[in-house]
Formats: sequence, structure tokens, C-alpha cells
Amino acid sequence: MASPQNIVNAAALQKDIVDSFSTSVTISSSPQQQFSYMSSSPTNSFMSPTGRRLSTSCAPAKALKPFSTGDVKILLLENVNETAIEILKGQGYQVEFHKTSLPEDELIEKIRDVHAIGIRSKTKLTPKILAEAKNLVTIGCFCIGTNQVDLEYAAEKGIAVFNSPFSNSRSVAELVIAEIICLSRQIGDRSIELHTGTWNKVSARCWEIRGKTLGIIGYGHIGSQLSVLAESMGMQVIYYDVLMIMGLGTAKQVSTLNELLNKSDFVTLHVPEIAETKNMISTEQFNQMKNGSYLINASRGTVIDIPALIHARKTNKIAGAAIDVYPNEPAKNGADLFSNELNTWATELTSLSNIILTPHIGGSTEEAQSAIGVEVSTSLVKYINEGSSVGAVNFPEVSLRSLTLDQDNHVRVLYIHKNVPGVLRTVNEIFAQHNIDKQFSDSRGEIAYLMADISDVDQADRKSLYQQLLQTPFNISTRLLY
Ligand SMILES: NC(=O)C1=CN([C@@H]2O[C@H](COP(=O)(O)OP(=O)(O)OC[C@H]3O[C@@H](n4cnc5c(N)ncnc54)[C@H](O)[C@@H]3O)[C@@H](O)[C@H]2O)C=CC1
Ligand SMILES: O=C(O)CCC(=O)C(=O)O
Repeated sequence: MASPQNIVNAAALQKDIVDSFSTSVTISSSPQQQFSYMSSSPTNSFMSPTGRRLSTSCAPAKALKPFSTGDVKILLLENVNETAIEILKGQGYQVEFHKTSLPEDELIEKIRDVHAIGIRSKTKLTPKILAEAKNLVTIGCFCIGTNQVDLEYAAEKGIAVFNSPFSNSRSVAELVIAEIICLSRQIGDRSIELHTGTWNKVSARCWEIRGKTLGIIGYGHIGSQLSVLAESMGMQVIYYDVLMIMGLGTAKQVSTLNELLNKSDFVTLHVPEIAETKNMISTEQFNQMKNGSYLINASRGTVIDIPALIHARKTNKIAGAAIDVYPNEPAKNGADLFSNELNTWATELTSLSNIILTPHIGGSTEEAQSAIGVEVSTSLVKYINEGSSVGAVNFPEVSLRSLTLDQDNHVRVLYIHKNVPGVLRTVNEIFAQHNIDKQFSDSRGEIAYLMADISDVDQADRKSLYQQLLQTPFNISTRLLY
């Protein structure tokens, strides 16, 4: 329990430790501060990724405030939803918000100073930029895709990256359903014509979608959600995935991409941007598609070869396409930004008929953005305040049940280290003079993360523990919470 004495002592310890604290997050001078969204409540028990029950205690959970929350700086870019701003400001953090992504030089300037950054799909966090982020503890991708962050480099620097794995999946699936109908009825073209005064009532080459075959490439969160919606509208669904996945409803997995392309009236892509998916649909694949079929891409811009798509449409191999994502996308909203300067083929693409182009809005609904804001900011707060890395995409997932208010003189150690032999022996020797209340460690590739709650630790011990851990040759980043 925080007493005035604790607070004074904490402030004294903070003064000693702050200079050498590798992450520059200062030790708390406000341990009594309450926090709302992320705190494990007394009744809150949850399972770890490995299925272990993490909390069974009925005692009130202790809010670990390792630092003065007012010192924590968060940079939010790309118009991240206001739910996130509320949660992060509710912690007392300093939040700087920008509606757009930032040019590289400005981003480098700002990232030097912050402990967490929140981005969407446009901000590229490259090694060059992350190398400057001396204080950065965590990154929040307020979206599904994490290809814009160098995940491995971030892990090597001890920076945990979180995303929102499915909060916008439904929104993307609904957009694709809309596009299937719009393409098969040429609605985009009819609308453009009427906007410019032309009445063009036609039925030639306009079709119902009932009974047509939808081929889904990538049957993950979005692909499988789409499958259910498409079947309910009378479509037959086949899918291709590198994994064997059980089909929902009567959807059937096919064993090759070519089989899917040969059989589908509509082909839609829902794969991540990885080396294997670059130009996954190019000239050879267009040749495999049925004459007069349609292509939809709401995954990532690099997944289809756009010049090959332009050729396929010009030659009427395909009857139309809907594209939501592009190899290069403007950093902000505005006129004349989708130009040949950005993508050399822009004018050619925009001049074609029955091509629906949308500005990366697959996940852009109020519902999705609000849910993503809550989910990702809560992950950031749990990581900053409690050390829990559950849900991290580049990092071992580690969590411990909460310390409780009656557990005085405890410290929570968060030790991110190189995954090499001898670490546990060294660390447990450092802990040896104290009681290890609980401990959990996991690794992922070359990075490992150890969380331990240690009891019987006074102020001087905390400082000594901290310094000894910092001096180990395996240390990547160490934080103490109490
Ligand atoms: N347009 C937009 O606004 C949005 C776009 N996205 C994009 O959609 C992508 C997919 O999202 P989710 O369905 O949530 O991902 P997911 O990870 O749940 O599913 C991806 C599926 O693709 C499969 N896959 C991977 N490589 C493959 C390959 N070479 N061939 C065939 N299948 C392969 C995986 O096994 C997995 O089943 C995201 O990575 C993101 O880039 C996501 C949300 C919004
Ligand atoms: O809405 C966004 O900013 C990005 C959506 C997206 O592509 C994703 O979630 O991966």
C-alpha cells in the first residue's frame, strides 16, 4: 500500500536511478495514482497464451506505477481514434497527436523523445528511424498489418510491438461484398456517368452474384469472415491458403493457387505483405483466371502487379477490379495526390472502365476504429504499466498475475535479454538474497523476456537489483515496477 513514506522513498530512488535507466522511463513518484482501463481488477482472471490461468487472487490488485506517468510521452500519428487518446491521457501520459503520418526527418526528430508511438499503415518504422528512438519501449500499430514496422529490429532493441488482429476484419469483409456487387453490376461506371449527366441504362455483362464462385486467397480472419457473408448471399466459396484450414459453411479449400484462379468468377486477396506474396498475382496468374472474371485486392498494394492488371483489363481478360491498397500511398488526404509521381501507372489505371478505386478504407469504419483504439492503447498501457506483453507480435508473450495491495516491499522485474545459455543462472543469483514470489520467462528467436515478482526488497535493494541486471552481458532492456 502506498504511504507518504513510500512516496518520499520512491522519489529518492528515482533520483538515483533515473540517469542510468536504459529506457529513460523514470521510477514512480506517484504510486498512489489510480488507473482505470488496464488495471487487473480483483475479479479479473485471464489465461496466458500458453493456457495458464494467470490470476486467481481475490485480493485487490496493486496498481504498479513505476514512474511518474506525466513523464511518459506518447506520439500518436495517422488520426488514431479518439478512444485511444482518452485511454492514454487517462493514464496521465503526455500525448502528442497528429492527423497524418510525418515526413522521415520530422519523425526522427520526434521519435527520439517518446516512450511509445501509435501508427496505422502508412508510417514506416525502419531501422534508420528506430535506431534514433532511444527511449522507445513499445509501438502500437492501430491496424491489423504490421509490415510497416521492422519487427525483428524492434525486438532486438527490446521494443514490443502490438496490433489489433481482428477489430477491422468485419469492415473489410463488408467492403469486399459491396465491391463484388458493384463490379458485377458496373455500378462505379454508371455512377460516374450520371454524375456527369449521362443516362446509360444497360444490362449487358451485368450479373447477379447468386450462384457465382468466389475464390478467396488467404483464409484468415478476413477471408473466413467474407466466406460466411458470401455464402449467405448465394455464392459458392473456394479458398486457397498455405495452411490447411477448416472451411466455414460449405466453403472448400483448393490445393493450388491455379486451381482457385481457374474456377473463380471473383478472386479476392486477403494475405499479409511478405516476401512470398509480392506480385502474387501477375501476368501468369491473370492468364489462369477465367475470361471475364473480376479481381479484388484489399490486402496490400505489393500483392498484385498493377501493370499486369492494367493489361488484363485492357484486353478484357478480366471484366473489372476493385483496388483498395497501392504500393505507394499518399501520407495525407488531399487533391491530386494519387498521381504518376506516386505510382507511375496511376493515370492509366484511373482511365480504365469498371475499376473501383478506394483510398485504403477497408478498415475505415467508426466501429472498427473505435474498437482498435481501445484494444491497442490498452495493450500499450498494460505493457508500460505492468510489463505484460500478451498480444505482442514480435516478442515473447509474458504476463504475471497482479501484485496485490497487501504485498508491500515487492518489486516487479522486467528483464528483456539475449536468448543465450546461462541467463537464468546469472539472474537467479542476483535475485538470490530475496524471495522470488513468481517468475515467468519465454523466448522468441534471439530475444527472451523474464518477468519476476520479488518480495522483501527495500529501496536500496531495488537500486542494487536494477544496476546488477543492467550490468549483465545479456541485458537488452530492464525496467523495475513497484
Ligand atoms: N484494406 C484494409 O484496410 C485492410 C487490409 N488488411 C490486410 O489484410 C491482410 C489479411 O488480414 P487478416 O485476414 O486479418 O490476416 P490473417 O493473418 O488472419 O490471415 C492471412 C491468411 O493468409 C494466409 N497466407 C499467408 N501467406 C499466404 C500465401 N503465400 N498464400 C496463401 N495464403 C497465405 C495465412 O495462412 C492466413 O490464413 C492483412 O495482413 C493486412 O495487410 C487488413 C485490415 C484492413
Ligand atoms: O486503416 C488503416 O490505417 C489500416 C488498415 C489496414 O490496412 C490494416 O489494418 O492492416
